[in-house]
Amino acid sequence: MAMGSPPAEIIKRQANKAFEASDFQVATSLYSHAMRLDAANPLYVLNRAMSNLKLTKCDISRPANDISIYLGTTPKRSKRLFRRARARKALGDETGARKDLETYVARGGQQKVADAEALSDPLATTKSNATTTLVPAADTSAGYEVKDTALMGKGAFATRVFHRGDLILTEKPLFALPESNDLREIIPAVSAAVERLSPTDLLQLLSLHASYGGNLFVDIYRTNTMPCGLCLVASRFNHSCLPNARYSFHAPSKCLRIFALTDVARGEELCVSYLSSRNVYGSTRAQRQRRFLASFNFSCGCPACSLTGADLEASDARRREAAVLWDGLTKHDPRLHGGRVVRDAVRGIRLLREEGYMADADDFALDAAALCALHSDWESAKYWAKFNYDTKCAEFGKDHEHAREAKVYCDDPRRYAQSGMYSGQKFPARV
Ligand SMILES: C[S@@+](CC[C@H](N)C(=O)[O-])C[C@H]1O[C@@H](n2cnc3c(N)ncnc32)[C@H](O)[C@@H]1O
Repeated sequence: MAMGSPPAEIIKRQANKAFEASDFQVATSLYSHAMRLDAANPLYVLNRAMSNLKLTKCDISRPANDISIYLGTTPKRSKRLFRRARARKALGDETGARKDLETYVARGGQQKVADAEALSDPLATTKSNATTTLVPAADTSAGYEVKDTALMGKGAFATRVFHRGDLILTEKPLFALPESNDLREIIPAVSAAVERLSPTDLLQLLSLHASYGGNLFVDIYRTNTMPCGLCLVASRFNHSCLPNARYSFHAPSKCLRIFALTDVARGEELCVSYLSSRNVYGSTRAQRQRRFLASFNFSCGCPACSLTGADLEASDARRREAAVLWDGLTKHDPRLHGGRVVRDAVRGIRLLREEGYMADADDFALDAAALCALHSDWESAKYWAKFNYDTKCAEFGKDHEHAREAKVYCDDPRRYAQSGMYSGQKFPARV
């Protein structure tokens, strides 16, 4: 498969689109990005100059600066001479422009094209209402704002109080691609997706964090994409091994959603977990750090990973034990050691709570519910099925398929596979 155009060229094409749509602010910024990627290409400078000129009709200093960079280059090709003539004309240098047009014709350019250019008005296509908002202003009514953190670049911060189960954000991914580790597939796929964006979306995408190096678009994509695709706002949420928020994909709306896992104070940073369940709650700091470096190319600086001394030992011990308990749930003989399964589920959930980790208690509750149903202890089965349902509602939303499925068992625990197989034992342990 072809590797596609270099990022700077794709950005330039998008900038041209913005220019043609009289979106000069976006066009100017995109040309700047193209210049940053390929400083040797005089066309980007010239195009930015033209765009700046449209943008700042009265203030010639910005375009003049770009054009002087461009004029410093010696155009060999007639097309470039033609562009330089246009730039000189826009700056009021009629004599220089005329000379360039003459040379352009002498090198094979068409006389009638040169004549038309000589007569044209360089600002003729400017629309009086050509304005654009570059990046949306922080929408504090949304309940969060994106701003700088002390150590992790930008992050999302609560601008109001949230309670567990509150919806924080709903966002449609800009695009999603099939999973692949093969750059020969990823580069053209990401490049094609970027070409399809609007210039404004591309500009926002270019403002996202990039952690890996190499092809810029692939870098941005890898740093920010989630299992459901790339989201401009959700990708500002940093990771924590003690997350206070959780993201999930809501298939009917095709949107990513973020729910509060805990009560969150105004001003607190909203963090999700980039790793799933046991890879976070069941892993020591050293194990998590190894995963982060391998998968995400950063060292986690979250509060749990910043613990030291006895606090760190206690946190690691809780997570180690939670992992052992979770592994054990399916290993105990459910007929003979049902009580053990339920007690271990209780212990696992308490460990997570002691740790301050408020996700994934349903990993444990579900096994306890099925075990109680197996033994026809319907009261306990109902308790655990409801625990599972409440957890799913808070973490994914009531209308999520996980919650809807959990509700079926909550309403009737007899629907668990193999329910009612044994009877006579009760499992009174509760969280
Ligand atoms: C998806 S972005 C999150 C938003 C990002 N901070 C920004 O400025 O746009 C992921 C990047 O944020 C930083 N980051 C996120 N969580 C972090 C954490 N727990 N510790 C250190 N850096 C983190 C890393 O640089 C990571 O590559």
